[in-house]
Amino acid sequence: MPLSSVSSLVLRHHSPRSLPPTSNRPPPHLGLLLPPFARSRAFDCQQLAAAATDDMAAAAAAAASPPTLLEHMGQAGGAADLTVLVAHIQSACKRIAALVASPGNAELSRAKAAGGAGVAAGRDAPKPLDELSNDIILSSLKSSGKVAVLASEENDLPIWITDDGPYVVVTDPLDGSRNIEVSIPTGTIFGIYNRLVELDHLPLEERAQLNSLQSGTHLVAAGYVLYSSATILCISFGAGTHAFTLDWSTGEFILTHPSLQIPPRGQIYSVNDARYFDWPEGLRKYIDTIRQGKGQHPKKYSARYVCSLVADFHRTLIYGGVAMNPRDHLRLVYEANPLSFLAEQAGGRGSDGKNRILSIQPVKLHQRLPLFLGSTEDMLELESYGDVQQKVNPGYEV
Ligand SMILES: O=P(O)(O)OC[C@H]1O[C@](O)(COP(=O)(O)O)[C@@H](O)[C@@H]1O
Repeated sequence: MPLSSVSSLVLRHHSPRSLPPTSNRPPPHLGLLLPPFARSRAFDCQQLAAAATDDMAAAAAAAASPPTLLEHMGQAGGAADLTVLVAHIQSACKRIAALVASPGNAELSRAKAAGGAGVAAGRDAPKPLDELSNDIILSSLKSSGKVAVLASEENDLPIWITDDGPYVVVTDPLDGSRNIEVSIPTGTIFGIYNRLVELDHLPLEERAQLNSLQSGTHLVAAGYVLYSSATILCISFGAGTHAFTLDWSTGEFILTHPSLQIPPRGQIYSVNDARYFDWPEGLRKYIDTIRQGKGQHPKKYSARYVCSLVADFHRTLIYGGVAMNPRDHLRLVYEANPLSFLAEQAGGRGSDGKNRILSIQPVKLHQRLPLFLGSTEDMLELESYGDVQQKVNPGYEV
């Protein structure tokens, strides 16, 4: 079938959002015209059509298109089990992306979750969207068949899924959910460890806890998904940090930021500075100094604070600088470890103001700590002020 007939057939059944101009590119990839999740079929069609019309340019363009997340894992020789697991995580996150963008969720975000009344000490009361996102991830991990245990910020205890699952997943299913009502970006954070087979003889509850309390140095992979103007999945398997952008017309995460490197120094600091008067002297001095351009970098820094960890971290990864929450608020297992792993794999640092995050042995599942992430030179300068952890934590209303 000639290429023109394939295109018009597809167009008749699916009218895509308007595509960006393609003046200096070959005709749009046929995959962009097909319904979600059908990119591989589009790829086959394009190959057939190109062969039929002997259109070598189209075939070359198809071969040169950036890989999807799963293609990237295949090219990198990723373990088959891990690829299956990541495929399930990405499909859960596509559902969460649709959920946070759906009408009616502003109202949902104001409501209290059904199970919210009885949350254990140290955990915040979840919102319905937190619980829905948690359910989506749990059911996806169950159906992957690859996960022994899931530890989620939304559950008091880890959930044992299957005895022979090779992996342990830790997650904050929907970080920043307090922002949903005003459509500010949110995110999912996850970390993947190997199941510790040497603990298989222990009682289930103990086994689940100990598997979930592995130190960040043992992460096999970690990532986040940012739900913003673009939906971006950023992941590291321990060999660089790579980000993939969701192409809504095909349902595929496409490699858009290979081998991300945090600039060694940025010019942005990110913190809730309404807390200035609760900060220790060292942190106040550091921020005062860089604001005035009197630090090691002779430029005045700018402030940016979304108050949504994934968004603040994503910006820091790309522009550099430091993103911090100096009080005991963010969680070591679900947030600090995965994001520090990504930061280090991109050439940056993650610390609690004194110690490397990945080297801290978690002792409690919902353990909180101060978190500083960012460019190596900025982080070293910050840490040189010594006294940067906020000990006063009165509990803020907003
Ligand atoms: O109130 P603070 O100290 O500015 O904390 C804001 C931080 O809390 C978070 O909302 C996470 O807290 P929750 O997990 O309780 O939602 C982050 O997204 C954000 O970076």
